[in-house]
Amino acid sequence: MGEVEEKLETYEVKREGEAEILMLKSNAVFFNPVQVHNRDMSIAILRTFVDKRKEEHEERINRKNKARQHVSQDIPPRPDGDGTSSEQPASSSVDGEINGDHGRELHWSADKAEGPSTETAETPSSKRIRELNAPIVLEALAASGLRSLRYAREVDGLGKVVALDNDEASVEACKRNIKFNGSAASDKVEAHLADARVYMLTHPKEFDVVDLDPYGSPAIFLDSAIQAVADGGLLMCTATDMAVLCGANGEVCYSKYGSYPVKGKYCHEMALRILLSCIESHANRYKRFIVPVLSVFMDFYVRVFVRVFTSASEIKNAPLKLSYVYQCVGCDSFHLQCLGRTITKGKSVKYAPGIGPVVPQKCSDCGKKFNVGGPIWSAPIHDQDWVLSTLANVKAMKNKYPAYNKITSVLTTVSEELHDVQLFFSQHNITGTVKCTPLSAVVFRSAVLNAGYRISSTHVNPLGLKSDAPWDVIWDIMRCWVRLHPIKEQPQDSAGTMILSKSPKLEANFSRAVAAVSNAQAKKVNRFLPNPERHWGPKIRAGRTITSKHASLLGHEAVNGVIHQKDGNGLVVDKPSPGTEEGVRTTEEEFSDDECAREP
Ligand SMILES: C[S@@+](CC[C@H](N)C(=O)[O-])C[C@H]1O[C@@H](n2cnc3c(N)ncnc32)[C@H](O)[C@@H]1O
Ligand SMILES: [Zn+2]
Repeated sequence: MGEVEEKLETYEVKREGEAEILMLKSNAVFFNPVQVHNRDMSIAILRTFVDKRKEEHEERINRKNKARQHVSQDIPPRPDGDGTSSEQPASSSVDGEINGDHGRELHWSADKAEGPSTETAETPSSKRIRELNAPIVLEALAASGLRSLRYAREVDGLGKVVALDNDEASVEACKRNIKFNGSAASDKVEAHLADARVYMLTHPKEFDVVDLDPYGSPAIFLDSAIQAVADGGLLMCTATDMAVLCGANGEVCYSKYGSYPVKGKYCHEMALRILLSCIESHANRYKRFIVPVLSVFMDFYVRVFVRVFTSASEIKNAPLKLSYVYQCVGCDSFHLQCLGRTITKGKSVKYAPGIGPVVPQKCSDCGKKFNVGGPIWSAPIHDQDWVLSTLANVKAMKNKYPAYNKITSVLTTVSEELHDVQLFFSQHNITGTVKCTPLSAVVFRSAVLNAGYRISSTHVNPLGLKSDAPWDVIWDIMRCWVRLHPIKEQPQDSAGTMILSKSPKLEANFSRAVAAVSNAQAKKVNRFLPNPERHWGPKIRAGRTITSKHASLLGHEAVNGVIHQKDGNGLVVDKPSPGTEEGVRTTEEEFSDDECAREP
């Protein structure tokens, strides 16, 4: 066999979207095919970003032109400062005291964001007009470069894409893959061997888009990443250390993210909100703040898409977007305690600490204690306008997304969520707490709607329900249900007995409400798809010596088909992995969260 053939033998060509990569058959460079969901979703959001950025730029020019006309006609223009923005997202203008700011929609206009991608040009009238440059993307943790190649080849209107990795084999592979994808890729994508943290710190505000897709936790990259994003730019960030974020090791979560997770059915949404609060806290250090456009829990990880702006005045609102969570240890009730509040009098706004506690020492529903978690991001985690635009774009380009079904189902469910309700409960848990006959989702939803409250599903959990109904209303509904469907006597000190010992104040109406059928049911669309493939999940860190233990734990696909075993002479030999029939799952202790995290 010639040298070239021999070399080619060691590679496999993998295609995803419009990019092709040469993968070494060993585990030398990281590649996880099921992350196609993550990459497709990122491409969809990038396309929306390119469009929105253009729209915002045009609006800015129109506004400037109008302001000029006003000036020339001696009409005072509306305040419209340039540079560092002072515009505030929509907030309450009525006099009074607002404890927290949970529900408000944060629509931040990027009109005044100044980034490196605008160039000033002198016009004949000597007025400065900024031209919009194509957005520059940094993939800070690029591995094979597949993601960067897909961005460059598939997203129209992007400028340069910089792919970094601190692993020599990965950068070599990335450079090889750039060449392999021809001039469409090599004209745009460049790969560098660098520690992403150093690179980002030394390129402040230089990138319109920064993508973080680490092994496990992104925590150590956030401080530098937040500084590398241009004003109005986009930070896209994955975390796969779900065990940590969901409370398996609360203290580890606190040390990495500055928040304490509590165990609840909502833990994956809490994970998203912990990550957002962590990013916000890093941003605030540099007079910056974030506006989430999409935050999703998919497969085995969370991924957030946030815009980054600079404003010394807006960061005063940071405590209004953060809350502690009180989780009852006896029943399913949880309550949010905002960190701050504002007191407005006319045009003056004063900031003050939140008033608490919002709960008594013991749960008023079941009499048990509360655990306290957080702080979590309690402002909206999605921008509905972005979600709907992205969904429409994806539908219009169906054949461009290999993971079309997955990303449309996630975006559709996200678009149907109540965006001003932070966490959710599980109807199964509620019936489990009072130990009653289960009631159907439609009947339960109807009772909530008939009581005058809103209810929606959540993309995070097929059994989860988001509602603005207070807990006493939820429990009253269950009390009424149990009156109609009596249960056996339960232990005196159980949470369910305590809850049912009280008479309902509300007379629940279980008759079917039209809006009670979820949109998914009404449209007969599957919102939660089955797992992507056998042995799906996080992949092992590249370059690790893979043993039969890894193979049996993770499955054949997860270890890229290669295991290393010492032969009789102490040599490491490649051998097809056995036992691939069952995807044997194991406890968290088997792997550190950095190398391989799985759902708790
Ligand atoms: C999960 S992989 C990235 C996967 C890739 N984004 C994709 O979509 O296929 C994480 C990569 O980060 C790289 N990495 C880890 N620490 C780094 C650092 N400090 N600077 C740059 N790269 C780093 C690793 O070498 C690895 O290739
Ligand atoms: Zn309770």
